[in-house]
Amino acid sequence: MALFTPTFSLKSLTSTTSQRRRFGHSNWSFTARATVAVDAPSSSASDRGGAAPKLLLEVKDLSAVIADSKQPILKGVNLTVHEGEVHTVMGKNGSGKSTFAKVLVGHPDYEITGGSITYKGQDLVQMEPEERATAGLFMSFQSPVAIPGVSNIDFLNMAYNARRRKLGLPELGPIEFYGYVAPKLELVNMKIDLLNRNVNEGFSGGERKRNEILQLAVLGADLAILDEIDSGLDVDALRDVAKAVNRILTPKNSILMITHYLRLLEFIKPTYIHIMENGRIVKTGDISLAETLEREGYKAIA
Ligand SMILES: Nc1ncnc2c1ncn2[C@@H]1O[C@H](COP(=O)(O)OP(=O)(O)OP(=O)(O)O)[C@@H](O)[C@H]1O
Repeated sequence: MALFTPTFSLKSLTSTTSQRRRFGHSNWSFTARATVAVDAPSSSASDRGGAAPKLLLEVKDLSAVIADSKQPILKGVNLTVHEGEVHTVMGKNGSGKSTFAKVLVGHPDYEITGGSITYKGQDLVQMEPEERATAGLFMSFQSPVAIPGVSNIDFLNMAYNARRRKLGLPELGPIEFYGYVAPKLELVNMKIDLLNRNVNEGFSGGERKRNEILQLAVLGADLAILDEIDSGLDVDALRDVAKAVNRILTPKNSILMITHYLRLLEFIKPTYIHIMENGRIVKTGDISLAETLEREGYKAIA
């Protein structure tokens, strides 16, 4: 399958300013994003023909403040992600995990005040949010927003076509696109009627999460940033969502996921666990770090 990295602005999808405001920031373009969606296991040296995995993301000493108040939130984050790796960020409430994720995708609520972010060898900080999306960054938000007046299938179709346009490929019409998206619905075990409803409007918490993963499955990603995809999911939904994420993961792409719970990591095997505290990654380890946390709480790794 070809590489796809769709990107488009919410502004082109929503007809009124009030609809845009639902996103919390009138200039914040909701960007869709992506790359390959292939059913394949995650990376190993043999998958790569023995070659070392390529560097995908390098965050060095990153600091950031809230744009309005200038309150410092990130205080020197360091993180290196290679292709095919699954990185999990854990940490107490308010430690800066979501802020870090949002800074990576260029959320305008935050201002970078120091450090660097290199993505595929490029300075990510200099890229507009839409360019980041085009370059294969996908973020699934902790609280996915609704888009009144835009049906889910139209939204996905537009996002997908935006990328095809950028690649000089013909757009898919509604019928062709339906043929493309229908198998993805099965992947996330999502009810078909949710395709015809407005994006996330009236969706339950679990349906919103499944919908986020459907977007990821449709659009693909080189680096998928998943912020608490397990929150609010029942056990079956958690399994479905995790299965879908695993099927999207290939030796070429990576996941950076935020979670509070070991249960997600039983389904999506992490390469590394990072603990964030007060705006910095203070510890990195393997799954045993999450097991210790689950058993003994944060005091055990303080
Ligand atoms: N736009 C904002 N305006 C005001 N405060 C903010 C904003 N964004 C983040 N913060 C503050 O920054 C701190 C870190 O928030 P963040 O959402 O990154 O934490 P988190 O580690 O993801 O927490 P949780 O586990 O509860 O989701 C919190 O104290 C939060 O209130």
